[in-house]
Amino acid sequence: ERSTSSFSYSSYHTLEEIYTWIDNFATEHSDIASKIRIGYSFENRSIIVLKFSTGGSQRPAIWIDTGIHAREWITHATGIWTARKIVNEYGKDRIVTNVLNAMDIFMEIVSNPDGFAFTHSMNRLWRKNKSSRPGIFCIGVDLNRNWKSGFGGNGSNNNPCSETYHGPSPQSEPEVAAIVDFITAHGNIKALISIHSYSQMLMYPYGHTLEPVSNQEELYSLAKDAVQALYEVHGMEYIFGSISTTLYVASGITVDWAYDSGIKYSFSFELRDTGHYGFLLPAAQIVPTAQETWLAIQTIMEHTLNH
Ligand SMILES: CS(=N)(=N)C[C@@H](Cc1ccccc1)C(=O)O
Ligand SMILES: [Zn+2]
Repeated sequence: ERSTSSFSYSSYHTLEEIYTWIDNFATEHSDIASKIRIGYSFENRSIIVLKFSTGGSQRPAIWIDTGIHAREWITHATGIWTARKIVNEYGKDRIVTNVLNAMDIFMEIVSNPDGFAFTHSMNRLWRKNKSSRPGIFCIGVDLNRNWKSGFGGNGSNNNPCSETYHGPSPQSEPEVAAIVDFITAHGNIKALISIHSYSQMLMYPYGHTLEPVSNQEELYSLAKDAVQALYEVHGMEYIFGSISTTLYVASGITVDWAYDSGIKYSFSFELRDTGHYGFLLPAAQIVPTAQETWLAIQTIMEHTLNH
């Protein structure tokens, strides 16, 4: 009896439960899924990526991360549900089968393990990682402000006590450096999807400037199709557009670095809800959220495969 069958996909889980699930998942689906450690967190926890591959070597690939902000629990839960959906749909669903016959998928479910553990142990609303440095008496760097592109600009803060503290230098945080090193070494990532909550938005670069990216029209049209596919599942309305024009200016963010590194299909989701529950989204909404998000993710994957 597969132990992942006893795992509740409609509940929130601890770090230990998720890491155990990842181990069991990779074992039970070893024909298509494998576990890669890409580094260690500040507090020396393993940073784990799930690889989905049906063969080849160094195939073009899609990167998905969840949980960069520790308190955004719906994102880890959505990542887990999505991982299972991918292995269950391969060989059945046309898009998943076509994508995985030509590309690989990398998924980092717990991108901020130290912060996530802290939201279970001490502070449910913790956002940042848990790094500390001599002479600085506030803990943690915002892992969505520590990337090189636009680092230290408007929409990030150089006060270590700020929730949007960008850290002492780009990629100063091991959790960010691990992703940068992995994606740079791989060299063939075609799309990046960085999943946050909440606000119900699908956004693309840039965040650090109002300047449009070169393929702005393409990203606008793709985001439009993705949020329409999402809407058709449970009627949830997402807004979409570039980060700086749709939300606010934010500097040193994941998707700006990805785009400037050549990943022309870079997106960031803000999942449910629009503020009623916010980060404390009830577990009953995990599966509905993951189901609708899957349609948007499939839309982005299919476009990436075909362009
Ligand atoms: C509520 S929240 N912290 N997820 C909002 C999130 C918005 C954002 C997402 C992607 C890129 C830039 C900005 C942030 O400020 O980091
Ligand atoms: Zn976030």
